[in-house]
Amino acid sequence: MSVPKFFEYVDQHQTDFIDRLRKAVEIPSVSSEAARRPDVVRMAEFLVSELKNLGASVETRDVGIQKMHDGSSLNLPPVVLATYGNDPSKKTVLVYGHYDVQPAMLEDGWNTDPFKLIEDDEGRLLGRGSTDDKGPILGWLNVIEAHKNLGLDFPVNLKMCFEGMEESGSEGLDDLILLEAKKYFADVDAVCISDNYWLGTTKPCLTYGLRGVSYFHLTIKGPGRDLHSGVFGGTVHEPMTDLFKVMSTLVAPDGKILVPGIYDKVAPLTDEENKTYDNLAFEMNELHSAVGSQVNIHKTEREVLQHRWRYPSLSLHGVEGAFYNPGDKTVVPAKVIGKFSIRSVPDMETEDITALVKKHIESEFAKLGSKNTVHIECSHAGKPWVATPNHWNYVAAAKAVEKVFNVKPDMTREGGSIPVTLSFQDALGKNVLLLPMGRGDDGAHSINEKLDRSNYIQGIKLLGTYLHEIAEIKA
Ligand SMILES: C[C@H](N)C(=O)N[C@@H](Cc1c[nH]cn1)C(=O)O
Ligand SMILES: [Zn+2]
Ligand SMILES: [Zn+2]
Repeated sequence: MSVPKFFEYVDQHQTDFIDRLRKAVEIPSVSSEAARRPDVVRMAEFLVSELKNLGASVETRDVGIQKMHDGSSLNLPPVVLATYGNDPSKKTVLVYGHYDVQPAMLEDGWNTDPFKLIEDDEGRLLGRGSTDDKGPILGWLNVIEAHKNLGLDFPVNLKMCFEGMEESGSEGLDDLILLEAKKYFADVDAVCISDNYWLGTTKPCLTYGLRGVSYFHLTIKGPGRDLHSGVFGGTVHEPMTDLFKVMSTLVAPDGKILVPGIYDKVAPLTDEENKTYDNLAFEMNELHSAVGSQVNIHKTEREVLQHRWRYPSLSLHGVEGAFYNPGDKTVVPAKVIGKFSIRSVPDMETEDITALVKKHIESEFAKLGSKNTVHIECSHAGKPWVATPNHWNYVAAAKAVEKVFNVKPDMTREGGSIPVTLSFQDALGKNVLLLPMGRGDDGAHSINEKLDRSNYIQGIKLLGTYLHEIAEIKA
């Protein structure tokens, strides 16, 4: 097999691959900010141009319009569909990734400009999107480049689906998947997604489960305009006071969700499932270093992982309309929107979650006796996903991990959400594998997001070797 030449090429072209990542990180493709939408589109154009230069057949799909909360609308960024190779004697692998990123500002506490890729002394490639998910999607392009420039036969037909709205609920993508299930995606044999992380910092893993996510906007309004707290304080119902009171009834400081009925459908932990938590390469100190302090709720690694993977959680994210600048503004905000989300697990249903949250919020608000108004809506929801990891897709990936890292991978689940995973599994009826590139301390969604140079370079080898291992499988 041609793998040694491929490995050599990857090692020798590290600088080119990092330059490709540098160009991508410099495009601030933040899907949640309307003002950044042209940058998200620019990022799609960048991928299209790179893919075309590599010889892939590329098309972009318009997936419609996004209705914004202020009533305006915005074009959704295109989904980039690309194909490399079309040999009926080979397997066809679909890879998915996202080219949008979470917001990032220097003022959030970044040590460097989040939209400039900086390599520090320890070989960390810092920049928004480095690990989530620009490094991994460029990994696939780098695999193509290596094979093309070496004149190596590509082991599979590769189909690529890259979207620009994953961090904002993947709007428009499910419809496209359903539409193309029997057309563009018809000949797909297996799906691979590289968009999550190793458990810790040293051992690679294959991932077979994700939590779902239901994101909520809780709006409380009353006064016709923002008010002077000296003139009106104590004389009007203040939306922020109501909001804090209601939001404080959602979750306890020990992480327990307080919405009645929310745990009713959570699948009980069986002995068999409990055993899957034995011997995983994860230690409390890795959690402490990823968190940046020792504020863990649970004492044991097992409890930490179970609360990350197989129990639901509720997080409070922020308040739109609240005063948050430095200084002492004495305003009474007229309208505030509290944002929170619930990470869901088998066998919770998204419709039940929304109904329970609505009922709870309305009942808690009624207790306040406030003349303000309340409105609660679920802005996006995705279901949890768990696969059985004994399919040849996982076997090929496990062999690839052993070839690149000389170790058997851990089999993990993930606390984050990639709702499209389940959409691909259901619409195509094919096995889906999550094959992470980055480490558990990469700081995705946080400040100083990074991808270690070695994870990027070894990750490229891993993705390429996985495709070669697929070609070897007789199934
Ligand atoms: C795991 C993946 N890389 C990721 O970060 N997913 C996001 C998806 C999401 C859902 N709503 C907003 N973003 C996540 O888990 O938060
Ligand atoms: Zn993300
Ligand atoms: Zn991601």
